[in-house]
Amino acid sequence: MPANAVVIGVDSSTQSTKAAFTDAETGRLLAVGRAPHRVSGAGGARETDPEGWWAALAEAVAAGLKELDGLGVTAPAVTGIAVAGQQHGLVVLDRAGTPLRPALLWNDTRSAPQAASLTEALGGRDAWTARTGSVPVASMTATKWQWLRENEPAVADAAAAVRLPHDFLTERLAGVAATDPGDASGTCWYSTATGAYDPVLLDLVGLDAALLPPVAPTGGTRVGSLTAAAAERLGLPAGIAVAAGTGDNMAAAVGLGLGGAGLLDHPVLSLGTSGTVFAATRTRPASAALAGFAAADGTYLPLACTLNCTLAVDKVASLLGLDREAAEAGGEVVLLPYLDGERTPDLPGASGLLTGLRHTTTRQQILGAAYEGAAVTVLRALDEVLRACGQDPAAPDTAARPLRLVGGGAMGRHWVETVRRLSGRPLLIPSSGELVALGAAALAAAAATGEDAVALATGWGAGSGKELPAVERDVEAWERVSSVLGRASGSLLGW
Ligand SMILES: Nc1ncnc2c1ncn2[C@@H]1O[C@H](COP(=O)(O)OP(=O)(O)O)[C@@H](O)[C@H]1O
Ligand SMILES: O=C(CO)[C@@H](O)[C@H](O)COP(=O)(O)O
Repeated sequence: MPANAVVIGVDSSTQSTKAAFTDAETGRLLAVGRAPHRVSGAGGARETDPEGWWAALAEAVAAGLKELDGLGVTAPAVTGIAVAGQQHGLVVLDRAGTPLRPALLWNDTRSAPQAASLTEALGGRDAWTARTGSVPVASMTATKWQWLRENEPAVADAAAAVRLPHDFLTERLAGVAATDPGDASGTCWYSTATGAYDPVLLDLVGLDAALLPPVAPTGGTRVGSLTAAAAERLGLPAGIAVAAGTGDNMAAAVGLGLGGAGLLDHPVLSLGTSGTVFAATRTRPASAALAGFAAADGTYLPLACTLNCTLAVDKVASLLGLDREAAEAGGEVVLLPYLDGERTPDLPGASGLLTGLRHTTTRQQILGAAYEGAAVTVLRALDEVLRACGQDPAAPDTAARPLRLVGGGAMGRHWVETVRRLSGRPLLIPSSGELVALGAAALAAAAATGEDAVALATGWGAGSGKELPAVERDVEAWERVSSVLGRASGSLLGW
């Protein structure tokens, strides 16, 4: 790697693209360019035009280059690029690589009926986890493809290529089709047991394997070089290394130095559009209670994901006319903010539920209850993630491991306070707010040098930050929310 080499890690998530220009030697974040995404759709629909992601990537890179220019660093210093993308989305392309329709996103719940019928068709939940590590809920790509076949057969028939969001962007960069085990493991047609696409599952959903990209060994594998056309569009040097990239949660793990060459079995909570809990581990997960993903580096990433986290809480704040930090804990009110339906628990048709209002209830308490509802919903899966790592959640050494907090919400005071109070665990808040982009930057550096991405990120110390000691767990608030969640009737939650 030349001295002063720069690598670009791209985080193409639900709401925005961030391009992190990173010193390849030290991991120092030199500049971050950003550009928003447009998500459309009412009811259960959530769609984004993949061309919008490509335009946002170009805009974010341009903004980053402008910022770099101020530091006296120029584009020729860039030696590699990798994309980490929102997981699961279905991108269908024609022969020229043009999207045939907007992408169906991970939080589009219209394929819930297909998820149920596919689960049954293979012989139930355990039959799926034995092959893929996961049960096909509405987020998974296979259910979206099945929805497309049933609802827009002409589009499905015309598809010349099927991609995940990050694969689509990698192909725009390198001109070659490629994916990685991490993001592939969220499709439900890739087997974490064999490390390959599963012919039985492809047959079940009528998908020709030739439409899918080859799976690179790791997210940090160099799959190609930046094409002349992409270089011109982005203002970057042609020929620089393009990594396979991965899913956004897998990239956050890399950025935190979690994986085979780093720390294993340390839990993470990500607070973004989705709430996720996960850990990198060596044992292949196969519990129906979790998504049993692969990590980007050959290890595994047992994970639970909720559909309603920061965006849902921000919506409640705006309905109440409050700043997101104006929340208060306390009172009897419980709010399950399932504005987008829910995935964990699997209630795709759910809507929000507010209960326990009194004359004394304040707007601030209602907002506090939205944080609590979102936090309890995702934290309920933490013990299952730890068990998938072979840990006893109650054991003192497990309880002493800090819960790493990432995603946009980790920058919020009330989010941190709520998670600390409800988990009763020590927290680690990394000083960088861009762990997904930094993880992608480590994949880019790995592709440029041939080194291991997790080892590189560990050397960068990207995951280090402020540790907050545990506070006594607020069992009363936990029980208040859990008991409403346990008792709420189907009709109240709308499924
Ligand atoms: N300073 C902040 N305090 C609390 N929340 C924040 C702050 N900044 C951003 N957020 C939250 O972060 C979310 C975006 O996080 P991010 O992880 O980038 O989402 P995604 O990956 O889903 O696109 C927004 O919905 C917003 O609520
Ligand atoms: O579906 C999942 C994980 O299985 C989500 O975590 C998506 O990967 C979207 O992530 P964010 O936009 O919330 O970062």
